[in-house]
Amino acid sequence: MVQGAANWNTEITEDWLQNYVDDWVSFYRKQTSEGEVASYIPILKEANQDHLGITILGNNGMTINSGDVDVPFTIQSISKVLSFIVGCMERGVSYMLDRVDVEPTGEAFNSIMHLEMRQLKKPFNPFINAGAITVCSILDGKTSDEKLEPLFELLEKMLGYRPALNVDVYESERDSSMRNRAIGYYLLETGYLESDLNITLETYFKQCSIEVTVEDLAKIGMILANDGEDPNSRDELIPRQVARLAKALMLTCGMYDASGKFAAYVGVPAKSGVSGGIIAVSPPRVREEELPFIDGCGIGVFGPALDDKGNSIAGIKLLRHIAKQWDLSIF
Ligand SMILES: NC(=O)CC[C@H](N)C(=O)O
Repeated sequence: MVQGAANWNTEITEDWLQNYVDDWVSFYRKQTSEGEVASYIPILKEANQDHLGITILGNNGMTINSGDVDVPFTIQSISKVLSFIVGCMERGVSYMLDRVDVEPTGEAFNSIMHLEMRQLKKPFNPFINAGAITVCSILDGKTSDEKLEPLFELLEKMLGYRPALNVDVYESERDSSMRNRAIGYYLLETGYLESDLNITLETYFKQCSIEVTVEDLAKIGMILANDGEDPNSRDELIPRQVARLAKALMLTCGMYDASGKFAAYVGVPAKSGVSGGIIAVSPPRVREEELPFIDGCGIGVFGPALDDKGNSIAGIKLLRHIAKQWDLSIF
């Protein structure tokens, strides 16, 4: 049975927490066999089903790295949080929210059905593909590279380096993603795209193909936990209002049509991607007793074996366990 931590009255040290997390990662790694790696983007099939890794970065400087933390992977849908943030920073929040709503869909991330059935021209939220493609069309710039430059600049400020594009993943998705093209054409017809369709889709496929590690996700998570401020430099990298809006959307729409369950059982804003990444945000908590990461932390998880909703099967279970043991829920 997985080892649990009943109370946290002893002094909380990094080594002590590290032992627990190592134990939990090796326990939940076994559950990767119950999921499947994504295959609809052909190159993603090459991922190793058994991988599971996590980085937790605390506001107080405490860092836990466990499992397969050195394996790079493409950011996929987690990029939707960043492009939405950049769009809000370029155009303002109300401009963006006039064009994408903030409602969960209860449908799969790449669903096209609800766009037509509910006769809404505006996509439900920026984290489903329809919303994310709309956001890409709104980003400033004439080419996909121009559109993505501010996103790369933001990433560089957050991570301390400029991440690379995985060209093989980009080409694999570009050449296979008929569903996203269909969504794009539907949006074009409704008049919601503000740029050329091909440039918009190129921007979307490229943003999904940015390569990151769990540590990168944890850093982004930590900045969001601080409402957009880098806790080390104290620089405001994302305006507070935008960071908070992004977190509200992560909580309600970040885990596709499993967002309700994730909010109920884990209870923190999070966003997943189909390559198996999850970013989770634990804001500072106010409690009587001392708890691990009480000052807030960012968490990055990677586990490419997915459940039937397209979320990392072992990653979700690991996060659920940690949130319960450390009382991370914001509710
Ligand atoms: N859920 C995801 O991560 C989806 C992203 C992927 N690039 C797609 O559009 O299908």
